[in-house]
Amino acid sequence: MENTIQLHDKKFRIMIPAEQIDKAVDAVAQRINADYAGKETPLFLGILNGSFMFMSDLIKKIEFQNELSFVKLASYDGTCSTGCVKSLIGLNNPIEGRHVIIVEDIVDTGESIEHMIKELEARNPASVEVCTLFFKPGSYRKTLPIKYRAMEIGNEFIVGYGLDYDQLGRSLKDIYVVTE
Ligand SMILES: O=P(O)(O)OC[C@H]1O[C@H](OP(=O)(O)OP(=O)(O)O)[C@H](O)[C@@H]1O
Ligand SMILES: Nc1nc2[nH]cnc2c(=O)[nH]1
Repeated sequence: MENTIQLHDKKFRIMIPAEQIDKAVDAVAQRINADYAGKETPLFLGILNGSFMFMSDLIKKIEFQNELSFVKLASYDGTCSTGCVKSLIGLNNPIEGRHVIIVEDIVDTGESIEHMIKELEARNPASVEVCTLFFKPGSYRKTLPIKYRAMEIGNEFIVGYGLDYDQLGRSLKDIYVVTE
């Protein structure tokens, strides 16, 4: 593994190696296994693009019968002077009465996840919880509880394991932090 990398104009150094990520994914998967055992076919709903790698590793550790799907929050065209409104696309499964576990790579300010939860709750699921690989307590501006947090980090900008810097870095198996 490279200790420092360059993506576009920025340098990044390694922060969390793959082995440590795997341990954190394992621990959160075991909590979900304990909490959802015996519940009627929960639906894991990944938010694209960033969650693809976390979802892939998480779902292999899930021991109950489940369904899996991905959705995207797409920004409307135009400027976002008062904050961007995003629309949920790709949700084809009816979720009424279902137990839904949203799978995110990172919850930062909470804008995206709050929007996602509101969109889903309007469709009357049995329950909605969030499972995020990374949570930034210092940046989070919302009050909605984020139940499953694999790892908590500071306010630094990270890439790797699905997370990008201007679309680069998603395929890295370790997490890197920006240095300049
Ligand atoms: O808590 P927030 O401040 O809303 O930030 C978190 C969101 O930002 C990233 O998505 P992004 O819009 O960059 O899309 P991507 O997953 O395609 O990279 C990430 O995947 C979360 O969805
Ligand atoms: N790649 C990346 N995307 C984010 N979206 C919100 N926070 C982050 C972050 O730290 N890194």
